[in-house]
Amino acid sequence: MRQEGLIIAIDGPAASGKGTLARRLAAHYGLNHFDTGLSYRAVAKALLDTGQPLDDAAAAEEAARALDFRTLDREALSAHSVGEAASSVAVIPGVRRALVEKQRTFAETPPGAVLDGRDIGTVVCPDADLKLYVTAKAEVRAERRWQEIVAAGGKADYATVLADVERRDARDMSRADSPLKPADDAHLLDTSEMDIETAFLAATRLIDEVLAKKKTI
Ligand SMILES: Nc1ncnc2c1ncn2[C@@H]1O[C@H](COP(=O)(O)OP(=O)(O)O)[C@@H](O)[C@H]1O
Ligand SMILES: Nc1ccn([C@@H]2O[C@H](COP(=O)(O)OP(=O)(O)O)[C@@H](O)[C@H]2O)c(=O)n1
Repeated sequence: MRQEGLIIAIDGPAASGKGTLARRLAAHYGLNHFDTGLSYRAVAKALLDTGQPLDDAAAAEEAARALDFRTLDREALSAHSVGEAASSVAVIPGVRRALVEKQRTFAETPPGAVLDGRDIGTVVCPDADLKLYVTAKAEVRAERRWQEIVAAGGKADYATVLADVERRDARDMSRADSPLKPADDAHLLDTSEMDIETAFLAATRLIDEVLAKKKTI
């Protein structure tokens, strides 16, 4: 069911399920998908790997400019600690400018795209055809992240994961540049009591309405 030119923006806090939803929607509608969190994670990892501090704005901006989105390796960037580090470099305006420019280019590339992150509906693609703000209670999100870590063979303590998730949300929501918040025209999707399939069906209902309207214009 290819939908040329469609742009879907998905934002939300850590482990809300936005990436899972974005991937499924992209496959369903024949669109490209980009998890913008990976680009912030890659900048953080570049600094960590070279022993540079995460608040070195010049080094972080240089890493962001040098980043080639085609080489992002989800597996290598998936560590919980890299997510934490990513939210530190994400407060640096020069990093955001460099990454947002590349993200917009990705969004505008045919056949259209689903992007997920923290500022897609508010900053990266303010004219997106549909904006979703995916959320869930912090306890539910921490449980999902904890399960993910354990399933991958890692060790984690639920209380620590919950504290990390809450601290990261607070940092993402309070930063001066592009804070995490729902766009005024975003549809809220609380997945606290929804499984992946139910969340997917709720999103497709909204997108199909947009597509039906497009056809009648
Ligand atoms: N609606 C849902 N119900 C239960 N588990 C979910 C749901 N959505 C996602 N998950 C699981 O929660 C974890 C985090 O999901 P993910 O899509 O990576 O979140 P985000 O991209 O928001 O950080 C994954 O293990 C995923 O399989
Ligand atoms: N569009 C985006 C995407 C991520 N980020 C930052 O990058 C961090 C990691 O994002 P992520 O999407 O990989 O994190 P998870 O939700 O998967 O845990 C976030 O906590 C944000 O600080 C951002 O600022 N803007």
